[in-house]
Amino acid sequence: MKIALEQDIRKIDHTASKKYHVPSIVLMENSGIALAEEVQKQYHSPKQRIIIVVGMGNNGGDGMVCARHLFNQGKTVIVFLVGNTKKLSPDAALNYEMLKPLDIRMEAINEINGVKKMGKMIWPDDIVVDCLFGIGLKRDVDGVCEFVINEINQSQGYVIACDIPSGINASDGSVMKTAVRADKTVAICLPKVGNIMFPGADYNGELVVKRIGLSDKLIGEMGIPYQTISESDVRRIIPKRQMNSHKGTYGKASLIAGSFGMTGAAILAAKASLRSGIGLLKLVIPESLHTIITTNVPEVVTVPLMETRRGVFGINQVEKLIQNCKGSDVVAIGPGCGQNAEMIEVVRQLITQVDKPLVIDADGLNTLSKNVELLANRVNGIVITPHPGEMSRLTGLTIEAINQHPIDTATEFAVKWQIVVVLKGARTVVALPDGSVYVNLTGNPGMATAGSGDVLTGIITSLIAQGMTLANAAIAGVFLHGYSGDIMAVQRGEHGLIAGDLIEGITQAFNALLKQSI
Ligand SMILES: NC(=O)C1=CN([C@@H]2O[C@H](COP(=O)(O)OP(=O)(O)OC[C@H]3O[C@@H](n4cnc5c(N)ncnc54)[C@H](O)[C@@H]3O)[C@@H](O)[C@H]2O)[C@@H](O)CC1
Ligand SMILES: [K+]
Repeated sequence: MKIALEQDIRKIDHTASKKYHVPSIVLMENSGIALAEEVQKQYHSPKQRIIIVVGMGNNGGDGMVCARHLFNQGKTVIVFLVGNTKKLSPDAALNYEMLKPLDIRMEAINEINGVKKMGKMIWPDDIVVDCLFGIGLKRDVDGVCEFVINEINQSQGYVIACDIPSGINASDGSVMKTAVRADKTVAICLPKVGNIMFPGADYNGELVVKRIGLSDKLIGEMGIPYQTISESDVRRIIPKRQMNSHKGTYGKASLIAGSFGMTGAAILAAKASLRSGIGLLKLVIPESLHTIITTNVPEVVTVPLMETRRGVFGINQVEKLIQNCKGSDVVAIGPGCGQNAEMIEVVRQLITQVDKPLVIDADGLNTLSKNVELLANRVNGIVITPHPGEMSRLTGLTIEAINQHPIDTATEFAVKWQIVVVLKGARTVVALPDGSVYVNLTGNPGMATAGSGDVLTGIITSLIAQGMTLANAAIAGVFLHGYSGDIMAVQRGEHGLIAGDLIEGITQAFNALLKQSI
């Protein structure tokens, strides 16, 4: 599903009225009715009152429409108007006029005492509808509005936010000083980036999206670049097995991984790759790891290369290593490789000389960050899979800045270097060279554990080997990785989840996805 920035919604509204002849007041009516429908679902007894807190913009206007409809259904509705009604937006002002002749109780809140009065009037069974701010929030919340939000949060009522919890920045998910913690959020037309990305996503409660009568055609014309990764899309694009096939059908990869002390990273990535369906995996490793690797993953073909005293590839092995990669459909480098001088040369040659898709992770990225300009001379497509720390080394940005703007960070890098960027996090972002972005919703905090990234590298590499485009492999890979984590978290609990479990989960994730397509 597409996810919108404030500017996308403004463009939708403009196009709806100018090209499709849908007046904004109609959209507000539809929004308010959609909101009322969701309020209705929480309404179980005539004892419940519906407290609607409205601001002076169109979010408040939606709230007033909602108030009118619920009142007309015979429900007890109290509207709190926060701000000066002379400053109501034109559509909200019209709805205010429609409310006035009705006998709805309306209270103006202009100072702190009014806020306290509101707080006392919310009873535990009540439904509180938050229509203070939507996508139009422009600066940190302060003064009376800050008190109103805090009072809503302290109430025991069931809180439903209109469009986005008030106080959350719709375009990036940041908290503008304080924000409503909702039990349910009714996103109008499309979910906003602030509904999907953290910390905003934590404030939604249940997220419901209502389309307010705008056509797919109109939304499709907007060229909205951001979207979530849907299960149905992944089901459609993942490689299917064919009866008449052999191991060559499912591709060959070279995985350069492991060093003394980091054997596990190579094993995890290799197993994940095999469990994701690859035909043949060559594991390029320092030779002392050979026995332990073949004992743990007998299914791989190993390419043991002479190593230095520190247990990493020797510089005289680089040529052999590069030659070995040339016969594969895809080359992955990084898990547990170490960051020595030899690796710098391996990464340089892979990027500039090997005409095969590349997946670069972990130490491959740490090495690349010493000379990012290499990407300008790449000879084939590249997927990078950094976590915020690795992204910080690649871009020079702070981890904090990256966490605040993961979509922007990933997109700028993807567009600048024309590569696929998989920026890992609680919401992993896949940014493509054309500026489009896919946000993954699967996964859980149990996956924040060592080795989890190695598994993702293995999955993506395997999918590319099986013929998927780099973009689709990255999109499907992050989805399957998170889905596997979700399946295994049920079995092991989030605390008990370890990276090896994710490999077990891949099988179940594929099965669950494919079964549903029958
Ligand atoms: N296509 C859509 O998605 C539609 C959206 N509508 C609604 O319209 C909303 C957007 O309406 P608006 O653009 O009027 O914006 P909002 O209603 O979100 O807020 C704007 C108002 O808040 C004030 N304001 C902003 N930041 C403030 C702060 N920090 N402290 C105090 N006051 C502040 C502004 O001065 C203005 O009065 C959406 O969120 C949605 O609820 C619908 O009415 C129509 C269709
Ligand atoms: K709101």
